[in-house]
Amino acid sequence: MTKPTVAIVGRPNVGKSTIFNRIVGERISIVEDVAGVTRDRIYSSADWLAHDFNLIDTGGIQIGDAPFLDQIRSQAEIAIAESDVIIFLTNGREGVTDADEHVAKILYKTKKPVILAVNKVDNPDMREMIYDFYSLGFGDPFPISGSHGLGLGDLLDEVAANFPDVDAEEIEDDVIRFSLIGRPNVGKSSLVNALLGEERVIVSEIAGTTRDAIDTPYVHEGQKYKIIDTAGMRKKGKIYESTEKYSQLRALKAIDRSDVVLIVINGEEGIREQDKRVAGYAEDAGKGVMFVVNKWDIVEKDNKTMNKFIEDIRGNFLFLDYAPIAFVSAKTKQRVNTLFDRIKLVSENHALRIQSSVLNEVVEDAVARNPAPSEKGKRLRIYYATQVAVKPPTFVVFVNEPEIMHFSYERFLQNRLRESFGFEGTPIRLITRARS
Ligand SMILES: Nc1nc2c(ncn2[C@@H]2O[C@H](COP(=O)(O)OP(=O)(O)OP(=O)(O)O)[C@@H](O)[C@H]2O)c(=O)[nH]1
Ligand SMILES: Nc1nc2c(ncn2[C@@H]2O[C@H](COP(=O)(O)OP(=O)(O)OP(=O)(O)O)[C@@H](O)[C@H]2O)c(=O)[nH]1
Repeated sequence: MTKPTVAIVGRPNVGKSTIFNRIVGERISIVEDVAGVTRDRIYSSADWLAHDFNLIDTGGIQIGDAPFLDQIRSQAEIAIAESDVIIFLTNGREGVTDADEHVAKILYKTKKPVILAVNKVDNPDMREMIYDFYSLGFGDPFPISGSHGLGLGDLLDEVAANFPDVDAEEIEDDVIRFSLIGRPNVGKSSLVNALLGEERVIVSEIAGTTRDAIDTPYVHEGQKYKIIDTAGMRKKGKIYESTEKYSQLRALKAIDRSDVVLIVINGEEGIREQDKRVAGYAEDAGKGVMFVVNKWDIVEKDNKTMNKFIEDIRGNFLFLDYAPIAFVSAKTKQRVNTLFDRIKLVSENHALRIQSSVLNEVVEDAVARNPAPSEKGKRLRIYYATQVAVKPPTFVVFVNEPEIMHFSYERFLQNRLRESFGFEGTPIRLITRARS
């Protein structure tokens, strides 16, 4: 289900990244540790009370050497284009500046809710600093302090009160939502066209021509699909559209909205660092993943080329050893028609529910064959397991003492689950809990 997106906008130095980090908090990711992937600093999931949302720090998108006011304008435009609610951040210590008014003028043009926050109000007797800010025309300003963590609760209450109602279409669960993610020019638009069997998406020779998110619904052999974030319908216009941070942001947003992510790799060029980063994010977000090696028609091949490429992918994406790999050509359409079935299979695995009795047979059998080694003089006892979620399949294992569950034993149990149930293309999660 799609989460609302909140963007923080404001002139430089008002404290956007401080507030961003405060709201996002400490999010530790196992995948980041394993793969050395750093989560994108300008985009993150966050939550407040029962609300999950994504947060964008527009201050992290710097547009080359564009003049100061153009930078601010672009950041405000990104906030308008990419979010559902906008936090307009100002600095109480400096009062209303020309640059604040510049931001305000751009934000007047949107119908999206704009919440005005005055930062650096570090203690209650500084509250009168906020009155100036009524002049910006966004109603009551919220006094906050990023460094002291003050006022954020009230601000986030107001933000959450302005979240849009969930789009009914978004919660249709008989639709498989997938996206094609990859560096510029790998052939994402061409692949979408090949899948759809018609020239629906504009393809161009110039890198970076896929512009706006236009979801494409499609039915294949009775199964409904939705292709997320692929169309290149909008002409390039805004200066921020060519920045790498912005396309990264778009890719991460598309991943969040997908069930299955197709990591498209250019067969001619091979794997790049950027491919690893998005793949890491997809795994971290718990999405189904498959690799699509495109432009296979122009790769010079002998009988070892494909195996070498597979080894290369396995070596570079150790944490995605479960993701299937397809070799295709959008140009000649070679094997393109096999993609739908594979996407469907990954999606089914991603949503797979295992009967408790069957699950526990597998776990008991695994434990009987390979009992947990003792840790710190204690023996781990595994009582039973239960599946608590799908997308991705998530299991809780009840034990006597969770602290003595070793990660290698956890890994062993995960592997046994994979051997028994397949789970091709989907991450699975295992959580250890004490039996109460
Ligand atoms: N006194 C005080 N200082 C703060 C507060 N929040 C942030 N700052 C300071 O303000 C400065 C700017 O903070 P940043 O978070 O980097 O500001 P930013 O808006 O992200 O800046 P840009 O990335 O340049 O757009 C830093 O020195 C922060 O320590 C606050 O609540 N009170
Ligand atoms: N030989 C060959 N060329 C391809 C194939 N797929 C795409 N191309 C070419 O690669 C170029 C880029 O294709 P696009 O589909 O626009 O790539 P994209 O990934 O959508 O690119 P951006 O919009 O820049 O992100 C075009 O010139 C395509 O004709 C393929 O399978 N084989």
